[in-house]
Amino acid sequence: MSDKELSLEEILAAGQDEQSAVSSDYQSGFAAVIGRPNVGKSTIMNEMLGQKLSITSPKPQTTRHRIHGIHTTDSHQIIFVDTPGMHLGGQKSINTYMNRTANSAFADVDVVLFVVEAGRWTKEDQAVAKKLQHLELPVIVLVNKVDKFKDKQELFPFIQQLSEEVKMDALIPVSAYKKIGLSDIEAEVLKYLPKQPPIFADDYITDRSTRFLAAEIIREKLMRTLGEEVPYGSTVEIERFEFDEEEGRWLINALILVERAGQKQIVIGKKGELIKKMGTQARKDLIHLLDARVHLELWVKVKENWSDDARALASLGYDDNHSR
Ligand SMILES: Nc1nc2c(ncn2[C@@H]2O[C@H](COP(=O)(O)OP(=O)(O)OP(=O)(O)O)[C@@H](O)[C@H]2O)c(=O)[nH]1
Repeated sequence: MSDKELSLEEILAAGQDEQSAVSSDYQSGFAAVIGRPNVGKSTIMNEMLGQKLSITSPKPQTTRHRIHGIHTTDSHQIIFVDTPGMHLGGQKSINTYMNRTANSAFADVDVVLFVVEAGRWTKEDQAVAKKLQHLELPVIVLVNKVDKFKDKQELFPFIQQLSEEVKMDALIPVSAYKKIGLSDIEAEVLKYLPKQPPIFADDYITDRSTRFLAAEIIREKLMRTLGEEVPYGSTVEIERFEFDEEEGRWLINALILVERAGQKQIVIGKKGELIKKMGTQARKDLIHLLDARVHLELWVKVKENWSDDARALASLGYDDNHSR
C-alpha cells in the first residue's frame, strides 16, 4: 500500500486539539465487543451510541481493530471495537475467527464485553469463552435478549451455568430492545478505563468521515474479495456522495482506481461477477453506516500513477484542505 495512506495516528491526531480543554479525571479507552453471530452485538452498540452508525477503522486490513463506534461524553470516551471477522457471521468459520482473534485482536483493549444470548449457550459461545480464559483482561458478560424471559427466575439456571463456564468480572442482564442494562454496561466499563484525555475528537463522526469511511468500506471489500491478488496501488475514489431527498436514498458513485489495464480485468472478474459481489457487500455496509437506502455504482478505471494525482488524493482525505 502507498505510504501516503492516512495513518491511524493522523486520524487520532485530530483529537489532540481537544485534549488541552478536558479535565484530568477524563477517562477513555477501548472495549472489545465479542460474541458469536446473532447475539445482538450490533443492536447493543447502536443503542449505546444512540445512533445507528457503525464505523470501521481507517485501515481495515492493517489495523488490529474495526472501530464499531465511539461514545463520547463530557467525562469519558468509550471506543467500542470489533474483533476482525466478527461480522462475517457464517461466512467465516469460528475456528478461523478464533485463530485470528487469538493472535492480536485483544491487544491494547482495556476491557472485553462478551455478549451471549439469554437461555442459549452454544459450542461457539464455548469456544469464545475458552479463548477468554487465557487473556489477562477484565471480562464483562452481557446476557442479551432477557426480554424473552417473562419470568426472570427462569434465567437463574442459565446464569449459574455461565458463571461456571466463563471466567468473568461481571455479568449484566441486558435487553437492547427494551434498553435494559445499558447504563450498567457504561458504569462497569468505566471501572476499567484509564484516566486520560479523549482519543478521538468528539466530532470525529462527521460527513467528511462518512464519505471517507464509505471509500474505506469499498476498499475493504476489494481486499477481502481479491485477497492477495488485490492489485498493488489500487484504491477507491468517491465521485458522487449525495442524498436524493425525493427518492430518500444516498447516491454513491465510486471509482476503483488501478494502475494497469490488466488489473482492471482482475477487479471486474469473469462476467463482472467480482465487482458485482463487492458492490453487493459494500452496499449492505453502507446502508448500515448511513442508516438509509443506498444506490451504489462501482466503476473500475485505469489511472496510471494515481497516487500522484492531487484530486484523487484530496478526495481520499490525504490532503488537509480537501473539500467535503
Ligand atoms: N428479543 C431480542 N432480540 C434482540 C435483542 N437485541 C438484538 N436482537 C435481535 O437479534 C438479532 C441479531 O442482532 P444483531 O445485533 O445483528 O446481532 P450481532 O451479534 O451483531 O450479529 P452479527 O452481526 O451476525 O455478529 C436481530 O434479529 C436483533 O433484532 C434484544 O434485546 N431482544
